[in-house]
Amino acid sequence: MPVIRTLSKVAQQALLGTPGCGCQPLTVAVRSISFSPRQVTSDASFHSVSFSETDHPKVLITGGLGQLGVGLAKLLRKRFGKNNVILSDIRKPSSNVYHSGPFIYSDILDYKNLREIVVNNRITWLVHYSALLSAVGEANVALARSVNITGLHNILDIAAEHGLRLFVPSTIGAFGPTSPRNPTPDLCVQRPRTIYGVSKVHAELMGEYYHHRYGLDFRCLRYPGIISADSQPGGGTTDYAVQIFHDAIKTGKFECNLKPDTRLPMMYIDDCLRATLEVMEAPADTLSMRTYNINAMSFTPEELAQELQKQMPELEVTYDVDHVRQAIADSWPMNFDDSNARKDWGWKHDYDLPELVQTMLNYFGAETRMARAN
Ligand SMILES: NC(=O)C1=CN([C@@H]2O[C@H](COP(=O)(O)OP(=O)(O)OC[C@H]3O[C@@H](n4cnc5c(N)ncnc54)[C@H](O)[C@@H]3O)[C@@H](O)[C@H]2O)C=CC1
Ligand SMILES: CC(=O)[C@H](N)C(=O)O
Repeated sequence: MPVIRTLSKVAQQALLGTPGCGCQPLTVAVRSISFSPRQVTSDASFHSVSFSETDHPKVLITGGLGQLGVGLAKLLRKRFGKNNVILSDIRKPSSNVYHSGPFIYSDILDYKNLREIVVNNRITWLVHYSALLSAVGEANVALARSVNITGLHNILDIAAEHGLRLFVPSTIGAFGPTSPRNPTPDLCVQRPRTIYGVSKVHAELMGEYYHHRYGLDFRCLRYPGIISADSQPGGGTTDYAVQIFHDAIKTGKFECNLKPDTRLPMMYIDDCLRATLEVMEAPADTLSMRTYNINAMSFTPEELAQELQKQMPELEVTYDVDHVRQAIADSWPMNFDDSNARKDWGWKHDYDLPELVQTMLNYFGAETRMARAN
């Protein structure tokens, strides 16, 4: 009985247009009636900002000081203007990042603070990057559960209340040992064995539920392991594929924590960030799903080392397997089927393994030359 009373009260409020994001017409079928899933206080005077009100989206990136956020901010600022993209995190930004555009403190576990930021800055797009990744998540399950699950609930509610377009990345880690691994399609068994994977499946399902239930414009890509030159990975299983470049350049040696034949899907950061912008800009009617696999290449540590050795024949690679990371990698996809992303919104990667290695080495070569010149 109390459930029925609550539901009818909420539906009534939605029809009267009192709380909620106001982003949907009120005379629509029950499935797409839009209302806030979390009660809002009567003094909150926000309303959703539709794109007709503004030339560009106003974007907030959470967890923006990790491996991916700064690069994404750079790309989005180029497209939408510097002041239309706000980076946020709980860490202190470097002076470089601080002076490159708006930065704000935001702890995603603080719901009121998040709401204040969204309201005061008239945010229309939210890119939710805060998370604990696979290896650090296993080392601190309670914190990973809190940030990756409780934090996501705050983000979903804020986005639904304010009619935001919401991007949440998922990962190859959202699959597990009982998923088909070669290749892994979009829709199949997902029984991951890490708190990271479990939290990402939860995010995919909750986002899709909010989309169907409240009309939330939820968009999600399952990223492969991402490789970048100018930002450090945050504690994942695929980190070796970044570290090998740093160690190769610095010492000519690399000790890999995965077995030489561990095959995983990978992507260069520029492809990942471009895919994110493309799916956010894709017309809603091109999206037959709300969660897509994206892919570029798959390789093993041995194959990556061999590609590097074509240009650095003196590079020595040894193996000292980390059993936690190896068990995780052995449960993840080896090849990712991203045919739906290619078909629906035209996804196409630019970087294969040889281009990736060349681009990374060019970056480090230029950096070394600059350091020598200074
Ligand atoms: N980098 C990769 O290879 C992949 C990343 N992803 C996803 O992309 C997103 C971004 O990844 P990365 O930048 O690599 O992660 P990262 O681990 O480098 O950065 C995550 C950021 O979240 C912040 N954070 C932690 N707790 C927070 C809190 N309570 N409030 C606000 N921020 C908090 C951290 O300070 C950190 O700067 C994550 O959701 C990750 O799961 C998915 C697949 C692959
Ligand atoms: C693939 C990912 O999600 C991340 N890089 C990790 O290894 O945890």
